[in-house]
Amino acid sequence: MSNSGHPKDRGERRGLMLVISSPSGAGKTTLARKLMEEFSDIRLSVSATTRPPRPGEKDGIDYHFKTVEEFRTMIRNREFLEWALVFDNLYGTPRADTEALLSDGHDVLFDVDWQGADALHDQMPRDVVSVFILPPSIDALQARLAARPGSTDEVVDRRMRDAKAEMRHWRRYDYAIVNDDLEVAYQRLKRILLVERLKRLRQLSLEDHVRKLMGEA
Ligand SMILES: Nc1ncnc2c1ncn2[C@@H]1O[C@H](COP(=O)(O)OP(=O)(O)OP(=O)(O)O)[C@@H](O)[C@H]1O
Ligand SMILES: Nc1nc2c(ncn2[C@@H]2O[C@H](COP(=O)(O)O)[C@@H](O)[C@H]2O)c(=O)[nH]1
Repeated sequence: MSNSGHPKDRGERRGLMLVISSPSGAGKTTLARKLMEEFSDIRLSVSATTRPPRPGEKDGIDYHFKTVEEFRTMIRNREFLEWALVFDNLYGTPRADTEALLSDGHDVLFDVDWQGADALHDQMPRDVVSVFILPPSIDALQARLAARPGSTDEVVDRRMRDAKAEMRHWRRYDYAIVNDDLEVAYQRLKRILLVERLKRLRQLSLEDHVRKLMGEA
């Protein structure tokens, strides 16, 4: 069932930025997709990348696939809110798309590495809610990476080598979830979204209320 969470949500508040990171293969894309299936008003930030598409990935939907030259031009034109080198490829969050979605009241999901999460938090601390997804075990992480379409031993080895470096940053996040049973992990992520929405709505309505109490409205 599609559900916006709060029927009168959009328009009453600026959207929040739900930033999700994990070691590659821990399941953040899977969890993000589930959230968007249930909450039709959430939008995914579509990053630009210089990595080639995986089987089934579509330009403009999964990523904006760019050449290195095109990506470098976008950096020079300050088109990214943040960008980073991850696994030898460049990835960046488009600035204009994000700002338009947030001011329109959409909550926006960001699937970025720890560098992206740090940069987004530094730039927009009031908007960002960050969640780190941990795998249940190293073996499970490896199996998930290996089972992914288009996966090769080389790609799996590289991502496994970098997994520990990514996991070292988990404490910097507002929340952390172990993605063992997908449904349990999903319910936790959903609760985080609902609580953070409530906090922001409450702040807004109390600000109006206090203004009236003070005779300022
Ligand atoms: N709880 C789970 N149990 C078993 N398999 C899972 C679970 N969550 C995700 N998977 C599977 O693990 C694989 C990796 O998941 P996913 O692509 O979502 O990871 P990711 O963290 O987004 O990786 P990347 O950072 O490389 O994009 C997928 O094949 C997905 O179906
Ligand atoms: N800092 C950023 N990291 C990003 C962005 N988009 C994706 N990512 C991260 O890259 C890795 C690899 O992703 P994959 O799709 O090639 O498996 C993963 O950790 C993503 O979270 C971005 O715009 N900025």
